[in-house]
Amino acid sequence: MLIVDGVSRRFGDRVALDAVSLSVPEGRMVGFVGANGAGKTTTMRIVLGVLAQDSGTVTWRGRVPDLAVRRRFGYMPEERGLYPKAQLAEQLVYLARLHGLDRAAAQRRTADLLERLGLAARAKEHLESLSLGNQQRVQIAAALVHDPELLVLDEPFSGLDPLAVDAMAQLLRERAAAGVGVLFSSHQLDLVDRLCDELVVLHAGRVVAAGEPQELRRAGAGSRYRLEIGPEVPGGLAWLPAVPGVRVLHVDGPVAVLELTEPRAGQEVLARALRNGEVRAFSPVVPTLSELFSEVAR
Ligand SMILES: Nc1ncnc2c1ncn2[C@@H]1O[C@H](COP(=O)(O)OP(=O)(O)OP(=O)(O)O)[C@@H](O)[C@H]1O
Repeated sequence: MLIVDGVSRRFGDRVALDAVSLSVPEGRMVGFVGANGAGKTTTMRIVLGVLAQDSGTVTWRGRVPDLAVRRRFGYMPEERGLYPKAQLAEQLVYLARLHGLDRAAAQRRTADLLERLGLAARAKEHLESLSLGNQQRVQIAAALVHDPELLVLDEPFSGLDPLAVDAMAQLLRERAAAGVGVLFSSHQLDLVDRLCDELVVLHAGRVVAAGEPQELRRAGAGSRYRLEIGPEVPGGLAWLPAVPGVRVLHVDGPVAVLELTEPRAGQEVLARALRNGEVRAFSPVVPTLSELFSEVAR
């Protein structure tokens, strides 16, 4: 697996990364999220050796990766970087060969990827003649063409239409199923939630949450509950704020969202609601990834 351990990096006075630790196991898709400027790109550039860290270590399969090992990584940088005036297929074959594939294998992989990404008919066109979304697909092909062992993708989904997102997601899933570790950053939290096996949340250069999204959400749910009573119950929810150990976050007619500051208060809330009349629901609120994100990034 890839292990980033206590990596720090400054730019002048600005601390871009402050002891960042994360891991990308083989066969897992790890989503990397954080607000603009949180340090995602800086972390990825350090993993790829494009930028040096001030302290901390990066290891792949237990060793600091040298150039030969890094050639077997696939990287999609934020500042893209293919040649606008070169033909698609030609430059993909060239890149695959730079990463060590022989000509036949490079051509095979190129044809396969262009087919998968819906660009086979355009193989001989120049990159600059494609729409931005299609150029993005070629960037993805460039990161994948040499069958890398580890994929590090900076915002691979930005600018893609929903069909391309699905094609891309499926491609990455297949690579992960084949044992490749995938680290990808994105601001599309619903997509990250759907795709990733693990999540790392970065805030101002620090990892503020990490783990399986479901686990993180469950932990975030903690003590938040939603209570819904029947619309005809006399007095509605007026009694709720007076229950000890309860903080009412929000009331909308017969529905309330509350936080239990005292875990046993839940039983009391339910008992009182039942005494008053009809109870339609009383259940823990599981936050969405975006809610969780705004909470940890505050
Ligand atoms: N070459 C550089 N020189 C000076 N400061 C830099 C440099 N690269 C990054 N930074 C600073 O480091 C911090 C982290 O930036 P980084 O690009 O890693 O964030 P990010 O999470 O990728 O953001 P975004 O979501 O906007 O791409 C920012 O404050 C940024 O201004």
